[in-house]
Amino acid sequence: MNGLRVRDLSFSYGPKQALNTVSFDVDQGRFCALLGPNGAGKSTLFSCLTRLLTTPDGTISVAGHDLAAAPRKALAQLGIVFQQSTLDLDLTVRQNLSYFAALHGLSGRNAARRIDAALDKLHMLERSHEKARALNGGHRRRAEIARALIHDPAILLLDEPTVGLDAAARAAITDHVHALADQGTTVLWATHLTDEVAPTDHLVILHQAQVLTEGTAADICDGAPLQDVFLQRTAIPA
Ligand SMILES: Nc1ncnc2c1ncn2[C@@H]1O[C@H](COP(=O)(O)OP(=O)(O)OP(=O)(O)O)[C@@H](O)[C@H]1O
Repeated sequence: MNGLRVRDLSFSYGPKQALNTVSFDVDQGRFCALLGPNGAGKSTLFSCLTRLLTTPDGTISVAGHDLAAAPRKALAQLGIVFQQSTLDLDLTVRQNLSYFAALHGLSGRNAARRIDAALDKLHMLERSHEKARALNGGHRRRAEIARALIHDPAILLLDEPTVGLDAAARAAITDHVHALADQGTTVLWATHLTDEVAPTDHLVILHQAQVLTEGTAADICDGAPLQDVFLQRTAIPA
């Protein structure tokens, strides 16, 4: 399978189980929303997907590469946007991307071509010579997403990428990332905000370390508002 495959993944911080036999698939070119309330396990899952955390319990396959058995090949297929911004504010957008290109072994014309293509996808080419410090929050996020695409990964992981952004910037970024999926990039988008999920998205609801349900958002909702379905499914009995 060329997308993302997670099977029976478990992880504990000491006695605290943060992931409990989590399994789900994201087909190639699909936008998958990983929806869960605070503490559901989303960031822990991202840490396992990026090998910041490792566990012998379960398997992860990235674009056909087993993450534990072939970590370099698997990680090469991942583009990652973490919750906290990691742009160097004193560098221009282009310099931030050039630095990352160099880390991926890209240089010269090839790097310039990849940087232009990535910035163009996020409609950020015209801001490439601005310092990151001068950008608003939405444009900084778009620069980070472009940076995550430089090495042409098959799969893009975004951990609550719209935190702290206003409604217009949130909408612009969700639209841009849906467009990336339409162009063939597999997307895993972690959020606790139901309005970021489109009816046609693949949806995985994570709650208290477990997958509650997985499928197309429209099928899961069956005509009801996702907000109602989500609150009902994740209600903790008093
Ligand atoms: N370093 C840690 N040590 C102990 N427990 C942790 C640690 N990190 C997370 N946890 C616990 O693991 C569970 C899952 O946390 P995680 O951060 O993965 O959830 P999340 O869905 O990303 O939440 P949020 O939306 O608040 O970021 C929570 O109960 C959290 O308190």
